Amino acid sequence: MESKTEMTRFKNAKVYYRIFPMLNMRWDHVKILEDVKTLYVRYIQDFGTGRDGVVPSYWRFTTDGVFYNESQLAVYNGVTRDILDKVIDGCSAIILSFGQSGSGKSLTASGLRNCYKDRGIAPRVISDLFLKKEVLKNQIRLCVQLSYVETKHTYLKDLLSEDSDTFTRSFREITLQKVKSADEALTLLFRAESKREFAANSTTSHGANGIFTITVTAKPANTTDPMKKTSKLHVVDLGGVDSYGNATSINKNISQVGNANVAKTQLEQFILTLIQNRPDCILVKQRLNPLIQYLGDSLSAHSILRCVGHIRVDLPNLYITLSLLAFGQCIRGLKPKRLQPNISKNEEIEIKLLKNQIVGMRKENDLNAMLNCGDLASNITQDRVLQMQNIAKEYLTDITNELVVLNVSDARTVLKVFKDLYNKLEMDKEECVKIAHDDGYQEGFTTAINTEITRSTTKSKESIGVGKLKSSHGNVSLKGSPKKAPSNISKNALGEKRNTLTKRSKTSSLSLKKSSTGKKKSNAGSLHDLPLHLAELGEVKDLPKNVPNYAKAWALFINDNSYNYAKLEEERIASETEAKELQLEYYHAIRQLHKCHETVDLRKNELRKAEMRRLFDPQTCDEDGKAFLSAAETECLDNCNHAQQELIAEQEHVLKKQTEFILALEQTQSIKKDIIDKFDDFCKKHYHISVPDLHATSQLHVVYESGAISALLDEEVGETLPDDEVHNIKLYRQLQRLMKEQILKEIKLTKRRKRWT
Ligand SMILES: Nc1ncnc2c1ncn2[C@@H]1O[C@H](COP(=O)(O)OP(=O)(O)OP(=O)(O)O)[C@@H](O)[C@H]1O
Repeated sequence: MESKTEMTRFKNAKVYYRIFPMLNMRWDHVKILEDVKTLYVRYIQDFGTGRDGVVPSYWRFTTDGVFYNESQLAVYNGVTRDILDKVIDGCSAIILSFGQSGSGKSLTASGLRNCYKDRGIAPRVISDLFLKKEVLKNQIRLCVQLSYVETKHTYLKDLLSEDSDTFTRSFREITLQKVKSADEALTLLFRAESKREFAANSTTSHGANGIFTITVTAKPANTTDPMKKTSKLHVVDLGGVDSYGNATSINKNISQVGNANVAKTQLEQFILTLIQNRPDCILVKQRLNPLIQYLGDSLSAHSILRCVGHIRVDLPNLYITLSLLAFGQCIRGLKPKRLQPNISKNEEIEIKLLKNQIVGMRKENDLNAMLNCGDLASNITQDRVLQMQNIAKEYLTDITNELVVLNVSDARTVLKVFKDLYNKLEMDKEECVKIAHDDGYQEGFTTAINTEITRSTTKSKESIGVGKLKSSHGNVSLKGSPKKAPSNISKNALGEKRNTLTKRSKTSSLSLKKSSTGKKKSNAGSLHDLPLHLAELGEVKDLPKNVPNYAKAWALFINDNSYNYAKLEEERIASETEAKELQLEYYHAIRQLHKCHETVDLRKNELRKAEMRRLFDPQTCDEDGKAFLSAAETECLDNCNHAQQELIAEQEHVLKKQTEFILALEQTQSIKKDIIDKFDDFCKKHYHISVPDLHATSQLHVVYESGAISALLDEEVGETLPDDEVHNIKLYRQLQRLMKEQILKEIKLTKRRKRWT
């Protein structure tokens, strides 16, 4: 249990240990105290020669927790419990998994090779981060970016890069991939993992240090707040330290073991420098190793450091265990310092705010300038107002080419006229759209509307003048062109529609005039949009939006008597049945043909044998030595001829059956096409969508509803789990499979390359 003071004080650097479970655990060598934090390790000298029977002595190591036979979840909770919130708050953190080769570093850091339940810290952090993003979405907007690198010697390998040549020395070239969901992040993680370097003959043992980095940028949901917090969370899977030639690192080459040992030593030295707190030395030491350089500011006394050491407690590995425990003690020696969140200003928002301020100030300035000639504005007469209204209307109807305003009040009056007219037109449009939408499914009406629009637009173009435009502002006189009402529309409704459409036709004539006088367009302000509204009105038939899915549309189609579906379906079934029968007959005929071929071959064989017999028999020659056919040979010849005739007849029969079958098939296809065409007509008529589009839309729905992943996977997943969890498990397995396949492919390629070189 943590004491009260420990709970309140945030500790920057913590070191945990995870003990590798083995059959030959030597608990007399390593002891864990009851607080599950203190470890005692036997004096290595006690095992020297001539030391039998000495009283055992122990070194004492204090840690922040020891995990033995603990689940992955327990390790995750223990290590990362208090850091995710800090990361969102702008503090960078490192989760460092170090230890001997094959002791479970990767299991702790990523666990991507294990089942979903045993996944490691990286995938868990991803899910938790996106959960937090969802929970906090009303307060902050979180942007998550990923990068994954491997360090080797002085190089970095960019595991998220699409290029084949992924080695680089420059940190700026490292891919930083933005991700929007946990699934996306997980996919990237698995893909990158498959590109890691493995020890020879192994698909699990890593040959270099892996650093998976999550860059989190938190911006306030309030878009006017320019503050932004940026932090990095690194999950480091350090190369396994070992002695070269040790059984535990049997698959690794000398370079891989050496590289890992050097990285650990340099890290230890760097931490000692951090403890000494000498900035000049820190900068120098940072450049020693690409791993330390890459971690940069995240590896400092002001950031969060969570280390998990992996140790073995058997005698042959006791030396390495001791060195790892000493490394941990060194890290714990880092004095806690105040965390330094990386808070900066969001330049984009700040520029936007400043721009808004400038706009506001300009407006204020203009207003002041206007108010300076306010004496004219306040003394305007009613006659002047009427005069300005008329001028504005004349301008809009192209009677005058110029609109001269003398002061603010004139301008205001003119603007008001424009505004009123615009509002009126907008209301007209909405009304028209509503009516069209209500009755949009009725083809008759749609046609009527289109006809009406065309007719009234043409008519209004010819007849509407200035007077009529005036009336559209005051008491509107409606003159709709007479039209034939569709049978299914009531007289009243038609009257309303006619009114609306006539009004609209007037606007259309107005806008046409304005567009012909190009130079005035910009002056007309809101009227500029008018041709657009008319275009929309012309497409009333596109308005219905409640398109059903494919199955529903099909059900409606087959029940629509006007398409005679029942009769067509009857014909289709009959034709299909006939085609099936003909197909059987055709197959039967083919079988017969094969038999005929066999009979012909048999007969030919018999004939050949009879011939041979005759040739060896001297009695089959006449006096002149000429051969004559034996009775058996004659019979065989007859049989052969007969079989060949049968074959020809059967061939003809097969051809006949084939033609009949093809014809029946074509007929069935044609009926099916007829049905599809009619369905297409039906869809176009009722929903203004063709069948393929409808089908695609329905398919999308199906995929969406079922979840794309579950459609792809067939593995069994526990039914009692919640849907989200099932989805995660399936995705996890799928990605794992792909990763393994990719790793095997890479190994094969490497072997081939080696053979070539
Ligand atoms: N605590 C543990 N409990 C059960 N199995 C474990 C434990 N630790 C490691 N393993 C198993 O041991 C094997 C090696 O683990 P892992 O690959 O994680 O080791 P590593 O330290 O990353 O090795 P390397 O340094 O070679 O990359 C894996 O199969 C893993 O599942």
